[in-house]
Amino acid sequence: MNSCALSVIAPAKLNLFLHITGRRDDGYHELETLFTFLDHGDELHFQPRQDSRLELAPMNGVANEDNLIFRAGELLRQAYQQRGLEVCGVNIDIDKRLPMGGGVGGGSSDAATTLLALNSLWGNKLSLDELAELGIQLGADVPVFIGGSSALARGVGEQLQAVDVPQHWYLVVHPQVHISTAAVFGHPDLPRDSAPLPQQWQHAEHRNDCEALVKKLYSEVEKTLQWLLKYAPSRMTGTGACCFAAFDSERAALDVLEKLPTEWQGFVAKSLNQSPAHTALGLN
Ligand SMILES: C[C@](O)(CO)[C@H](O)COP(=O)(O)OP(=O)(O)OC[C@H]1O[C@@H](n2ccc(N)nc2=O)[C@H](O)[C@@H]1O
Ligand SMILES: Nc1ncnc2c1ncn2[C@@H]1O[C@H](COP(=O)(O)OP(=O)(O)OP(=O)(O)O)[C@@H](O)[C@H]1O
Repeated sequence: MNSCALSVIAPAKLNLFLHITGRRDDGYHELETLFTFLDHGDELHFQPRQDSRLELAPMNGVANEDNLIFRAGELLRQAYQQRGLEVCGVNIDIDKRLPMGGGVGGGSSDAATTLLALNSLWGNKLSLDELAELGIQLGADVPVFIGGSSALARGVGEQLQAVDVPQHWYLVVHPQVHISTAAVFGHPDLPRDSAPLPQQWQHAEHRNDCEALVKKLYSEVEKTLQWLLKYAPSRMTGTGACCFAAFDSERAALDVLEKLPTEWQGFVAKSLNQSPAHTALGLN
């Protein structure tokens, strides 16, 4: 193993609330959403090469050229080249653990971890703000993973205010349906007129404005939430399909996981106010 090799977690995120306050002319939605990270995620391995190639091990379900990991790597390489900086090639491998299209931000987190890790391997020539500017080209959720702190996000998700949120143990359940973010945001019945948060937003009602529509379109999501709500306060994350329930202890969350109907998948994880990717790369 090369001594410069890196293994870095790409953590899941939860949207503790997600309010839609408007729609821009380009179709993107104005959001107010509270992000936190989980100590559970994909694991990416970066191994420098002798040549200048970026090689990504194949991942089930996504062609390599469409993979956000590969696209993030290419984007960063171009940014380095535009500055006249030479970079080494890298082999990238992934242990994919997060459900795809699950609302826990797996693709965005993979992209952000790739930007952070390659930047580190290539000498940290770009600032976190510059990485976030590259990241927003790949997805609205990438900047929060670059910022690395729990945050209240506005705009389409790129205007970030770091905040500490109370930590819990979460049971995250994936009802095994794949939901397209674009289809939910494009649906005519999606409510888009939530009032902006008050100054004291911590005490405002917390809800996910996509939840009612997604429950109507996907009965498995409705069933999942009904089941979780028997045990703890529960909500959907992002545009679904994952739903999460908050517990005060790992034991309490694991007790409910043990009762999970076999047709669904779930995991228990602790929330983190700092991304484990930042901790691994010494960016905190
Ligand atoms: C719903 C959230 O997960 C909340 O964290 C994100 O806002 C979605 O972030 P993401 O998956 O990185 O989204 P992108 O890949 O940028 O966009 C997917 C699609 O969702 C829609 N989209 C996304 C974000 C946003 N603020 N408004 C939108 O309307 C757009 O139609 C876009 O084509
Ligand atoms: N490395 C990757 N991991 C997961 N999905 C990827 C990746 N690269 C590209 N994709 C594509 O992105 C789509 C959305 O994936 P992702 O798992 O990020 O959804 P999500 O958790 O719903 O995201 P969000 O909460 O940000 O909307 C996938 O269906 C897949 O086609």
